[in-house]
Amino acid sequence: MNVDQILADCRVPVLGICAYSGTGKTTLLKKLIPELNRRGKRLAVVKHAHHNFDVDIPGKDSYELRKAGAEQMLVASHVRRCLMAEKVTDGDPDLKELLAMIDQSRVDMILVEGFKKLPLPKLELHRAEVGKPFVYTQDDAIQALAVDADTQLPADLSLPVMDINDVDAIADFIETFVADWKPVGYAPLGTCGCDDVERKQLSVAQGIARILNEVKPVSSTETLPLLDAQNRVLAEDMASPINVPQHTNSAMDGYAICHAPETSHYTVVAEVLAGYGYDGTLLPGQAVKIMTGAPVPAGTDAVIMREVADQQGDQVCFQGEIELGQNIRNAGEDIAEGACALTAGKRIGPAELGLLGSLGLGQLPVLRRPKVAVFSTGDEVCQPGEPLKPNCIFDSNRFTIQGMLAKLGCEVIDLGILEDTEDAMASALQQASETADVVLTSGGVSVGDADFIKPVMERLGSIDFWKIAMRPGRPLAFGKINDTLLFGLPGNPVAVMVSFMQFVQPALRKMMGEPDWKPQMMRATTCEPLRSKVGRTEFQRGIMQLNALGELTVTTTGAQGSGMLSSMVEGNCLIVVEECQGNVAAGDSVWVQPFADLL
Ligand SMILES: Nc1nc2c(c(=O)[nH]1)N[C@H]1C(S)=C(S)[C@@H](COP(=O)(O)OP(=O)(O)OC[C@H]3O[C@@H](n4cnc5c(N)ncnc54)[C@H](O)[C@@H]3O)O[C@H]1N2
Ligand code: MOO
Repeated sequence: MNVDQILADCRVPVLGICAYSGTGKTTLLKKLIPELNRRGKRLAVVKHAHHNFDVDIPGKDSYELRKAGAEQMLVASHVRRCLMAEKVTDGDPDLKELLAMIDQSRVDMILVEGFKKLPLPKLELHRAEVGKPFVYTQDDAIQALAVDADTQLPADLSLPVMDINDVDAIADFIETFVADWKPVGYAPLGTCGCDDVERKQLSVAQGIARILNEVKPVSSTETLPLLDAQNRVLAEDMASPINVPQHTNSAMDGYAICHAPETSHYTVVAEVLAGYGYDGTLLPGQAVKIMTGAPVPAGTDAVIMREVADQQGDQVCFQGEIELGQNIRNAGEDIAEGACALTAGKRIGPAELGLLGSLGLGQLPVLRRPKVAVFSTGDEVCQPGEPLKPNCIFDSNRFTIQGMLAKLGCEVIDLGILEDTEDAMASALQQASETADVVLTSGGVSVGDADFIKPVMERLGSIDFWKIAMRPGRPLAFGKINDTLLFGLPGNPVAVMVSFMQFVQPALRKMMGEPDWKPQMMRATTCEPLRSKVGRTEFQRGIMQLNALGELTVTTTGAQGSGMLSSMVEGNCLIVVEECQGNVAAGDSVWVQPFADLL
């Protein structure tokens, strides 16, 4: 396990303390912990023990019950609680699991003693008289040394060195470590140290970066009526021409009052319905009967809801305390006049439509929709609705692709199923490139068929055939004819969808005016083991849901063949097993990418 995996779920810094026995580790910690406490740091310590240790006392109930066979004994009072668990693991304790047992909401950092061989950031303690070698020479994770006066260090040592007896200096170092610490990054699609194996493949992140480098955002805009702008991207910042709400108004049906501390009865001087106003100014002791949303009269300092009011004739009194300012919505408290209500690049959904409507805007400047031409290839691929020829399959890719394009708000040009000849391909690509911003094909990009699309593309433009370190979706072709981008997606139906989500989607979004779009990612606990190979990103189809404790968990949809579209139908997310992760055990946490953006 690498350090990112061990610390993936840690929300507080973790620092190992490593030393040979006899170095005075505990002596130092007994002084260091109170010093860190004094500086406001609450600490947890995880200690590795080699022996059959016990923390309980024979004769105590907890001891006796455990010996009687309770495999987990939790003893708790108002000052302390202690969970003693028996038969927990066959081998060495797993630090990732132990860290997950610490209540990280109650500490500022975790010190780890032992687990010397794990690649955790560590502070090495050293005393010459112990006569042991340095650890830092073999371990890149050592961040600093604390040594005694007799220790000889090489002159060119680049690590910080402190006096092992200088508790203040060591506490300073730890404070800096804590301040500089960052949780394991949100980079589930990045490369993580697999580059030492000579890569003949691109990582998912490298593929995305190369593609995005070639994408130019559309620049032409059009003005559309509000409703037609749904799922379009705003071309300009929208400043609010008015205050929202426009007037300071009542949040309740009730009485607007001008507070008079001495009075228990207020005189009702008028009634204001929504859409009307009261032109006078309230004087202390006066009230106006008011409806939700109606502008409050000048002089109002509270609105009292009708349920606590008792009106007899023109006199009204109220139960309970009157809080000044209560139930008044101030003009401009949602959006102030002149403030930017929505920025250019914002995709317009139902909430944005409503908000822009509330500003009184009937028309919006939006970016042009990209035109995307789609075709399928392969002599075995048949049009649904027509008879299926022997040994053939119905086209599904053109439909999944068009469905996702529609969700993204692209204009689709459906070129159907192309005849598998060089001429057909050449004329379709030539034509498509004259009208479309992007051309999407599926199939024919793995080794067997690559020879066919390649010469055509090279004649018309340029194309690269990549192997992406991912599954499914390993082969991917990407090229250009003039300014038109071409994606050759792999033929397998699940691979098409996964490649579209990872590569085509960010490209189209950048083109549409959302340059920094990233897929939504969440952390979930897998309920089953997942098979994966270090060095490639695995996208398994998953079903994520909350368990009885309200934690996000995920299970796979079962068999993961890259032709099995039913897995995409059944699933609600992709489980992303990162490149640096091998097999994942049940109970470990993984990234999940919900389908919500596209499916
Ligand atoms: N020797 C190798 N063989 C394969 C490799 C490889 O690296 N070396 N890669 C495998 C992977 S991974 C994938 S994915 C596929 C992708 O191959 P192609 O992009 O060349 O796609 P085809 O061979 O044309 O088709 C694959 C599969 O998909 C079906 N298909 C194609 N179009 C459609 C469509 N429109 N609707 C539904 N299904 C479609 C096609 O019938 C094939 O079953 O290659 C592996 N092989
Ligand atoms: O892209 Mo392929 O088998 O990885 O589906």
